[in-house]
Amino acid sequence: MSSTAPVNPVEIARIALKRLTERGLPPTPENYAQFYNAVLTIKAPQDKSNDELQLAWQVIYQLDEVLEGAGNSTGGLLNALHQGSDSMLLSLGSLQNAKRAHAEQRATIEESHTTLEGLLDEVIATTRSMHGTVKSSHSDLQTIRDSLRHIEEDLAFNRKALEQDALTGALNRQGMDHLLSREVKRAQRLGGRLAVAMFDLDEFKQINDRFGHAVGDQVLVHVTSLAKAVLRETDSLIRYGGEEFLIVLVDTDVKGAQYVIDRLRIVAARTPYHHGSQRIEIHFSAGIASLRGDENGRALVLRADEALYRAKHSGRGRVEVAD
Ligand SMILES: Nc1nc2c(ncn2[C@@H]2O[C@H](COP(=O)(O)OP(=O)(O)OP(=O)(O)O)[C@@H](O)[C@H]2O)c(=O)[nH]1
Repeated sequence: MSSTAPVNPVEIARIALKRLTERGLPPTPENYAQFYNAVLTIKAPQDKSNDELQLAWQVIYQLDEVLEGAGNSTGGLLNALHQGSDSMLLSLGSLQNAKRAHAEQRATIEESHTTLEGLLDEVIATTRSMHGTVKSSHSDLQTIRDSLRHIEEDLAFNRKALEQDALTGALNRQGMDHLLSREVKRAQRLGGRLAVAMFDLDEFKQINDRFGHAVGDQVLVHVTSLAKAVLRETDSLIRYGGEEFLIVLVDTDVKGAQYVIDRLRIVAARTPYHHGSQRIEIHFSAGIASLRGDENGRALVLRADEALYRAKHSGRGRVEVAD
């Protein structure tokens, strides 16, 4: 894996834009994201995790600051409203006394008038002060809401990066756990189908030995784009291990998973990786399993892994279905 690749986000963005321009593609958010990730994923994993840890800490510090601001602002608002309502209550009490004094003719018209005028001034002043506090708190809260929205975007970006394999951009094991727990729950709750297909490149070691590790890496990236090309948008690709991948197929049974694997085999046979003038053929073995009513994601993956093991040991280039 290349460790000389850029790690600075600005540098990555610059290269991604340059590549888009070179290919004559419009810089739409989708195109940009795809190229940004492509550049990002040629980083060495150790660089990536350090960078991402730093990013994650930055977001946590931002969140801390915004929460402190929100605490101060809402505290101030509550205080002001509390004081305002106490003062309003006092004015109301005085108003009632004045009304009673007037009704019982204990106060002259002039006295009642003066008292009422004073009380009105107090109520106006309190209302004005409360209005000022609410207005300034409103703008504080708006700023806080904007900051929270940015943090939310940063968190989504961070989580995506943390769940992605550095080399291929496919999901990593952490991403797999998250995805499977969600999809298994959904399938079991709605009575839907869920299938997984695990595939492992055959004789991959020979590719590394013959062409070098860097070319082996590029073959893995190539396989990832082939797999993504045959998947539906709702399906997911996970880099499970070195040259081992897992496909998670929602709303799909064993037959559907078999179809996907067959298509991948056809596409891979038609699209070998080219290293200079040399063709590197891609072959793989696969194991398929579909979700049982009572099992969790890990058990499902384990059954696919066992089926893959059987496919490997019964001659490679085959697909086996879990019992
Ligand atoms: N280039 C590269 N090679 C890797 C990576 N991860 C694992 N490998 C290599 O993948 C090879 C796997 O070798 P084996 O487990 O013997 O598998 P294989 O050669 O594909 O043989 P079978 O699976 O039995 O068909 C090893 O040479 C690992 O070094 C990676 O990220 N990049």
